Amino acid sequence: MYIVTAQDMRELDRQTIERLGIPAVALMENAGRAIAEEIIKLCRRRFGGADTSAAWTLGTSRTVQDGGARQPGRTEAGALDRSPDGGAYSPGGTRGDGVYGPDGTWVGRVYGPDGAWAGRVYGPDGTWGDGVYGPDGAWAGRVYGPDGTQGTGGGPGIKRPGFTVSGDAALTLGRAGAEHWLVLVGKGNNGGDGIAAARHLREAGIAVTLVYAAAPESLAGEAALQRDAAAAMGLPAVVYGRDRVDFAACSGILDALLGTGSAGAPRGAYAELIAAANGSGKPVVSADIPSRLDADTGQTHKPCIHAAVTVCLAFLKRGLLQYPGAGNAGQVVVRSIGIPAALAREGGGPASLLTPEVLRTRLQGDVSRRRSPEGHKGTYGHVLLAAGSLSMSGAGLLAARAALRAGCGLVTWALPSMLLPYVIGAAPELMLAAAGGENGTWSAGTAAEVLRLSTGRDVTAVGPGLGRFPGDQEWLRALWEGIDAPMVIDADALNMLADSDYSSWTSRRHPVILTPHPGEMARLAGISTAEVQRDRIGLALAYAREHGVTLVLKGAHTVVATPEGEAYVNITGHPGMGTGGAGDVLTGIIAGLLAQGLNAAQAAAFGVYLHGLAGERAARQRHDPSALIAGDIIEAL
Ligand SMILES: NC(=O)C1=CN([C@@H]2O[C@H](COP(=O)(O)OP(=O)(O)OC[C@H]3O[C@@H](n4cnc5c(N)ncnc54)[C@H](OP(=O)(O)O)[C@@H]3O)[C@@H](O)[C@H]2O)[C@@H](O)CC1
Ligand SMILES: [K+]
Repeated sequence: MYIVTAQDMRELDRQTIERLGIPAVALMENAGRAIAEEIIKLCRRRFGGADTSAAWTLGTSRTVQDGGARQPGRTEAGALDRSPDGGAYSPGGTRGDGVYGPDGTWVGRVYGPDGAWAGRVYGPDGTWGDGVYGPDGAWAGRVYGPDGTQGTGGGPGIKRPGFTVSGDAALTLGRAGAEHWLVLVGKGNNGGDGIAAARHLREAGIAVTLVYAAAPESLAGEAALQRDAAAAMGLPAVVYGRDRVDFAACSGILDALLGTGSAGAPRGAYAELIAAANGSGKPVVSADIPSRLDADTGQTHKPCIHAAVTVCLAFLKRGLLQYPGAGNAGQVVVRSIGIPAALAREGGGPASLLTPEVLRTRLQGDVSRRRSPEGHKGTYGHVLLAAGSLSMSGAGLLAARAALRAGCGLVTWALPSMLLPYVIGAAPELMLAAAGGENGTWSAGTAAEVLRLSTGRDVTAVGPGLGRFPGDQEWLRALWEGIDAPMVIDADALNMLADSDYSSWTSRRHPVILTPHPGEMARLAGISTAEVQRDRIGLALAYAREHGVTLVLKGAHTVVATPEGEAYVNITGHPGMGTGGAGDVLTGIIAGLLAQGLNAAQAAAFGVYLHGLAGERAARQRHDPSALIAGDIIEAL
């Protein structure tokens, strides 16, 4: 999935319209329809029905007793809630939480032909849904189990008919009459998207009121066309500042005030409408981006919409992945509007969301972690790690163990000789090598020993727990210029780089991966940490290109940037991973993957992805994720 800037998006719009001849208003129509569908999904989730979106295939609904009418509540991944709570039960005593009429009331029990609860309710098209409705939205009364047999009443199964007719389920809502959405309309194309969505919502039977932030006459182009179509359909419309707007009476708000064409803090009516929407307590769905989130950097101007759902159009906008904006976007759904992905690819597609698909296709990495039946420890590479000092030996141990768990064949850990007796046995799978340092610290003179040890090794990783020492910049320079294999540079070794003019060092034949956290990145780039966080993707791209390195900028949504000018943003991970040593584990994983033959971009990207997944797994295994420690991440690899 491509991640674009507002400027990229304008160029892709232009090419679609001019090169492919697709009218701009067709894109706006698609945008409006996509937004309306997502609002309807949200309404279903809130009022009496399971969602048919793919996300629900992973989870299920937990029902709550609500004054007699049972309604599914918020979705939760994991096992079905089988606790008795006064609802309907199958003969086996399990609760059949799934069938509601269009008015949201409980319709009946769902059983398989053997009398056992069917567990899930499938629509005629085989997708998981909240009962079956006719094309007119009325309850058709048929519910099928996964095997195609009818599941109502516990009677003998009736085979699913071979011929069915279905309506536009995505734009149908049983309880439409209970909904009234305010559509906040700006005067640009974002507003046009909102008006198009309003028409589709109205068709679904949902009451809508357009709330114009500016005089409707000020709309131009496609947005004006939408304004006129809505007026011709008789959609109710008010103008903010002239007419009264009743936020209390609505059931939800579509924010179509400002999109990728806006700049600066919201002005006048826009600011007032944003503040009112945020204060209303009603769910807000944002068209493309929450109004006055910076689409590129993720910075938020005040006030900025707090959305429950953001329906991002065509391609993911950078700002939706970067904090603080990511915190304003709620659940982000990227919807196609007819702009071909091939255009983004042609344009270089500078950034992508890091998914298994992207790892396989764009990065062409083998993410299977398969072992060859003929393989032996020599097949999977040998990591040399120069790390650890008296007070920070654990950092080296974590990195070394993580490299092994990432699957490399051998790890040699070079460390000050004084530490050897203490770490022997801590990880018997490791090989240890003394690199000077009688007092438990490193010294400039150890460079020759590290260089000797690096001969024949597939990768050298330096930094975790190293500390600073006199002459350390020259020490690192010797390794940089002398090691004839890929390198991973982390922690204090990054600070050595930051203090050096390393662009004047002899350029390397093999790649270098730098893995800074925001503080280390700030030192490397000579800016403040706040400036680093202001646009992590932009900074990582610029730094990696300028310095010819692969950069892993750690933090929430780690960014991997390559010297060729590509970036990958990772969204695996867990807040519980904010714990000492988690970065050392990442260094070890990346080194372990490099040793197995992955190239720098593959190892960095797959490394951060795996590290995040392992962190999620480790957090799930603890009763309280705040108890997670770095060693847990290694064990969960
Ligand atoms: N073919 C396409 O292009 C497609 C575009 N698409 C959609 O269009 C969106 C981009 O539309 P856009 O470029 O018209 O800009 P948009 O975000 O609506 O705002 C511009 C307006 O806001 C105003 N304004 C600006 N800053 C302001 C502020 N701080 N406070 C107050 N007002 C401010 C500015 O007024 P001005 O400064 O000119 O007086 C101008 O009128 C995009 O996000 C997506 O939703 C999709 O339909 C796909 C096809
Ligand atoms: K918006």
